[in-house]
Amino acid sequence: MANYWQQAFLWEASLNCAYKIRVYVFQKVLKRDLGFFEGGNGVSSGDIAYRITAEADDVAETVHALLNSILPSMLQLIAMATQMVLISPVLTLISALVIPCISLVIAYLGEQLRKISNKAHLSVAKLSEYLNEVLPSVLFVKANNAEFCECARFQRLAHADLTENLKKKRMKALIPQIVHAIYVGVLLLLCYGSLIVLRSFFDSSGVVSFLTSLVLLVEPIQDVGKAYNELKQGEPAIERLFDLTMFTPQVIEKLDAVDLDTVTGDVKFCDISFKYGDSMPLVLNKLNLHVKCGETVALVGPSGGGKSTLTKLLLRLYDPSCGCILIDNHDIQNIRLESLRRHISLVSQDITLFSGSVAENIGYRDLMGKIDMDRVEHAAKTANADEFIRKLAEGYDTNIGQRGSILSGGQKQRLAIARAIYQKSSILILDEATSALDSKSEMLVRQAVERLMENHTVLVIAHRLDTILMADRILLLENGELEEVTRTSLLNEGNSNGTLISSGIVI
Ligand SMILES: Nc1ncnc2c1ncn2[C@@H]1O[C@H](COP(=O)(O)OP(=O)(O)OP(=O)(O)O)[C@@H](O)[C@H]1O
Repeated sequence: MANYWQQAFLWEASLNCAYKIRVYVFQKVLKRDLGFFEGGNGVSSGDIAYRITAEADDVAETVHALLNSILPSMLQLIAMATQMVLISPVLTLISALVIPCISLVIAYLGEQLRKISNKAHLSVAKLSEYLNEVLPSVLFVKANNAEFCECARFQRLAHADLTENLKKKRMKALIPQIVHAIYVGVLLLLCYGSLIVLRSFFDSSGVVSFLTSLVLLVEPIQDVGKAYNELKQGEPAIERLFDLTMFTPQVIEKLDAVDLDTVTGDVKFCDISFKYGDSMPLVLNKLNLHVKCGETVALVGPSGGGKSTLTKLLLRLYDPSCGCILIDNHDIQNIRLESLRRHISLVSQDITLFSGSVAENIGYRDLMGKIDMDRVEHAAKTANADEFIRKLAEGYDTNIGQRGSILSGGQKQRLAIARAIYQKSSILILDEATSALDSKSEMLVRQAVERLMENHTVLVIAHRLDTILMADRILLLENGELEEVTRTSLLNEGNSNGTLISSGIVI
């Protein structure tokens, strides 16, 4: 019974520990700058997922192993050592001198185990990273007949993992045997020595008592050694988890940042320059732009010209290298991040939908509170999405699958527009999807975009001529600089199906 309760309590403590670490690390990960996820040196999402799931479990195992062996072992160790000290302090001291020597051996082996363990963790993380990348792209894999090639890539990674894990398990099996052999050797020597010395000073009961304590001391010392090895084995998981939490944010919210209740939507970019890294070229160069409240500005320009970067700066996902951005004449660096982002809606080019119901996806901002169903339906109607939603098996309660997998491209776009309408923000960033739709879907999406633009200050990264022509002003962003272009010049550049493919303005 006692053993059951011991295990139950220890597992509760260990699993709670893993749970708390998991939540803490995830909170911290979400607080990291966008650059951490986007930069080439960042940690991949597959690796992060692996750390927060499997490696947090490893931490629980380590904590359990530590508590499970250290507590009882320490009690036994103290009891036996006291008994020995009472019989012969001098001999106890001599026996104790062995401990540092054995500790050195254990420490050395533990360090080797830590290194091997770290490699094993990295190999599983790579496996998880790979799966996270390939499984969502299964359509592309099948379409390219790449199943065989992907199987081979997976097999290579799985084999590397097998090799590393085998090394770890072998080392883990070997260490206790080495330690055990050393203990037995030392124990025999000590017993023999003690027997000779004690015989001349104590009666036989004293001799038996001392030797029994010495023998019983071996097990707890061995257990402490094992616990140390468990710690060494779990250390890489702990290090990798806490690595995610240690960072200095680049985008910092000021302590006296203000919360804006309402925003009219007047946006000014003043002398903005930006580059992604010190050694990288300037993406934006002393750029100035004033988007008046309720105005729609279309940004066009060559791929890589910096259009998305400009919108990331407005959302304060990065801070400009110099210059400032004002919303209603408030420098965004003085506005609380939560408040700033609440007043801006983003419809990104890669439509982001989550598994969950249609209503949850449209009312995403209220996910933690109560989603207003009237508002959801109104937003869906305005975005021309209500009709297809009602035809889904469970209407607004239909689960749309991972990333909205049960929806068509046009339906996803309209759902994203409905979400932006639901948010009721004053400023809208619309990064138009480049994927072509059939003419009916195209018309429905265009209508939805048109309605979305009403009552918003809109910054649209436009790829379609139709959308560009909806804008009040058209700006060409090239070589980090902005230039206003006229409709007439654009119309001369547009081709018949409305897609801009001229040399100056390229999709
Ligand atoms: N996270 C990043 N780290 C480093 N460089 C980046 C990063 N994101 C973008 N860049 C670079 O910055 C430049 C501008 O990219 P941006 O995405 O803003 O262009 P864009 O005009 O939106 O292009 P597109 O129309 O193709 O989406 C590009 O040269 C790109 O390679």
